[in-house]
Amino acid sequence: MNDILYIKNADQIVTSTGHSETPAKKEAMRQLQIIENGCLLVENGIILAVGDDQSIRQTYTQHLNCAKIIDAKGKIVTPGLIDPHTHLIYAGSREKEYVMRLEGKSYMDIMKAGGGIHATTRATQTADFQTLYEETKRRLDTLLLYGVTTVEIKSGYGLTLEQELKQLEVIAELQKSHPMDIAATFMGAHAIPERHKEQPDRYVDEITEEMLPVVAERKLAEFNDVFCEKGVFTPEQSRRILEAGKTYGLIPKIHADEIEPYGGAELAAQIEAISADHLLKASDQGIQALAKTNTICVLLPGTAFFLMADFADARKMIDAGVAVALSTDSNPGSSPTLSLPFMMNLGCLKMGMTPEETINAATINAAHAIGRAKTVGSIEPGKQADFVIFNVPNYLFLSYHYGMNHVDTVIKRGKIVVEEGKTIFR
Ligand SMILES: N=CN[C@@H](CCC(=O)O)C(=O)O
Ligand SMILES: [Zn+2]
Repeated sequence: MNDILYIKNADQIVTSTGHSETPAKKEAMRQLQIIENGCLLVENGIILAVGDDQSIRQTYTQHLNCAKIIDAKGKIVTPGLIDPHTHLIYAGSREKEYVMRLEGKSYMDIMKAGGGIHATTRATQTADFQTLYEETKRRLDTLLLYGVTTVEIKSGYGLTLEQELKQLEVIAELQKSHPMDIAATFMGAHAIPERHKEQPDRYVDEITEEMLPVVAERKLAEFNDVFCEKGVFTPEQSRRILEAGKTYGLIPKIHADEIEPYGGAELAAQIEAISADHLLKASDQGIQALAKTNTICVLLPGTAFFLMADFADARKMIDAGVAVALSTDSNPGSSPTLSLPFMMNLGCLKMGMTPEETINAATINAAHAIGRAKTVGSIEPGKQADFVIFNVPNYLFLSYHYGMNHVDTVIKRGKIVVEEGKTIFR
């Protein structure tokens, strides 16, 4: 028997439409379809109809006879949120470094002294598979509670073939067992390990010749990411790693211009990366170059907030024609959060975005940043039935209230996974 779900009476159904092929840019980033008193019909995990109660009842009488019904009166429905940039698989924590930063030490100085990413790498290398699996699963559960139904996760706290594979295998296991959709990214190029400190190019060789072929052969990742930053990987090394990944079918992503302007945005445009992420310090030329592409600029305002740095200029980027997405960058050092709605608040308050733009940035454009826009990121017939029901009267509350969680219900592939703000799958 078919599995039918009917959501009715939503004060608003709020979604992007018509951007499953190409991302929303410029004015389109402000456009949302808003259906008042909206209803939604789902069959076997796929959206069948969106509209008003009367027209859906007329066309789908049979379906409604056996449907599970959710009354969303007083609430709104959005697409499941998409978090397209996270470092969720790690062990340990870095609260002592946080205190050091509060006292004036910089993120990069801590990393250069062997802390930062290196500290998390040591903790992650010693953690066994089961521990990493359990800890990451808990983080995925929390993301669902905040309305995220699809997430990207990077490796990058292994920095040896064996340890990177361990992280990617944890992702593969979670892809099988958790309701969250997960996109996997190989990020062996997250830091230069101690053993290659004197000759970083040797590590680039190791990544391109020894790691990438195995990761690709075992089909453990779809994307390949590099931390292109002064003191980490140069633009030239980044290009080598990303071009090598392409030859193995891995799609390039890049951590670009996070701490200093370094040509990362320009490189992303040249190699046609699917996303260029961070961009706090992107040059005007870099932004102009990205505006001519469909590369998604994934902005991570939690990182600027937590590193007490200047925020990326989303307003300038959107006005220039860049497709912007938002993400948590969830990780233990530069952005220890699991709240994508808080990124939407920061998008408005610190990066000049409108509430409408933050919704498109956390749904359809985020889906484009991980190549999933044909199946998720909007509420349109034929797409996967991933929704969030928020307990708010209209969508402005999503970026107006901050530091609160208004998620009431989360539906993943037509199944309820969060109800009354609590996880209900096990
Ligand atoms: N900048 C590089 N990587 C992460 C931080 C990882 C960490 O500090 O552990 C980021 O995107 O912010
Ligand atoms: Zn990152």
